[in-house]
Amino acid sequence: MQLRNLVRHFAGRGGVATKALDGVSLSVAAGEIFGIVGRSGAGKSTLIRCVNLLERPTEGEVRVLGEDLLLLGDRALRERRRSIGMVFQHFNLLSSRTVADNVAFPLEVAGVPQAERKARVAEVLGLVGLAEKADAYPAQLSGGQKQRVGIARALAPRPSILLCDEATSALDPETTHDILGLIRRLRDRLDLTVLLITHEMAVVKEICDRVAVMEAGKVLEEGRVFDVFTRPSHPTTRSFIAGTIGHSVPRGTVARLPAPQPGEEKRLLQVLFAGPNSTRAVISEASRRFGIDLDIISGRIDEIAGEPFGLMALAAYGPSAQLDAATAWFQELGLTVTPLAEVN
Ligand SMILES: Nc1ncnc2c1ncn2[C@@H]1O[C@H](COP(=O)(O)OP(=O)(O)OP(=O)(O)O)[C@@H](O)[C@H]1O
Repeated sequence: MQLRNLVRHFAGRGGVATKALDGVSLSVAAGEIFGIVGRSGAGKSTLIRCVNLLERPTEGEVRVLGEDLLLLGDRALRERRRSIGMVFQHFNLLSSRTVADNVAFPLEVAGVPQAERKARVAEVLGLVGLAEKADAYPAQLSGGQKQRVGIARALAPRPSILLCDEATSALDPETTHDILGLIRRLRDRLDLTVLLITHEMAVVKEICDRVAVMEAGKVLEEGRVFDVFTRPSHPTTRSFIAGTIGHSVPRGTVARLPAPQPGEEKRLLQVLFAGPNSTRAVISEASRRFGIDLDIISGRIDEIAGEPFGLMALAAYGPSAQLDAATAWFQELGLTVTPLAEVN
């Protein structure tokens, strides 16, 4: 799936247009789970709605399976849309229909014969683990079960792409975990390409292969989730991931740190490392090389997509030029150094 230079303007008050999308280009590989993350108003919903043309971009190309959807006529577009399923934050189930009839709905619209519909509904309800709820009504289900129905309905027409619009934002953390696990298993089993939007980095960390960070209608940065988390290049990304993997050092600990000597400075830093560098060795070497003191306040190891990384909070004491030189050296070694104040 390729999105090229998508622009979407909305007419605003007094003739001032809102640029919900301001030149977004993204390429999502077949079979990958691609996350789009950003704060409220960043343009995420507009972007995902442009992929199935629920929203028509003002400019740009939406290429799905090699075709630009914007060039298709109504009939061809209706058919192509069947290869794109969508899952919504608030499930959008019809309350007067049973679970099975909700799942059958897109098949009815597509004119699939009844016997075939029935078989397909049973099959997808089995895939999402809800076979025994076929005759229940949405009001009788938990939030997680409702979202399973939403996923089954999206999968009923055998799409190759699944769009998830804040699919877990209305769910508690445990149910979120279950639904994300289900989406991942379905991707593996059905070879789906998944594009999901979320305002939660924790969701990206748990399930995505790659991620794009959006702000004010633009993509700030994109890359493999591990790389974006461990080497974020934009301040917005850094503040986003801080809440997910960042350090919170108790105020008391910080208050008890000794004052710097005259002519020296005290800096509180977060150092994030990925890959082969052993931080302890790097830290003692930096002390020797630059003649500074580095105290480890806290440290931990975490994992993203199965890859480990380490996070350490340091108090650094020394002349400011030496502290700058040590920070530059850490960065040369591929460590990410952020003032602790920015991540706390
Ligand atoms: N139909 C519309 N008419 C006018 N302005 C709109 C419309 N839809 C979106 N916008 C504006 O476009 C910008 C991007 O909105 P969008 O909903 O895509 O952001 P978002 O990142 O999905 O945020 P949220 O998570 O709050 O939905 C916002 O400034 C919004 O007010």
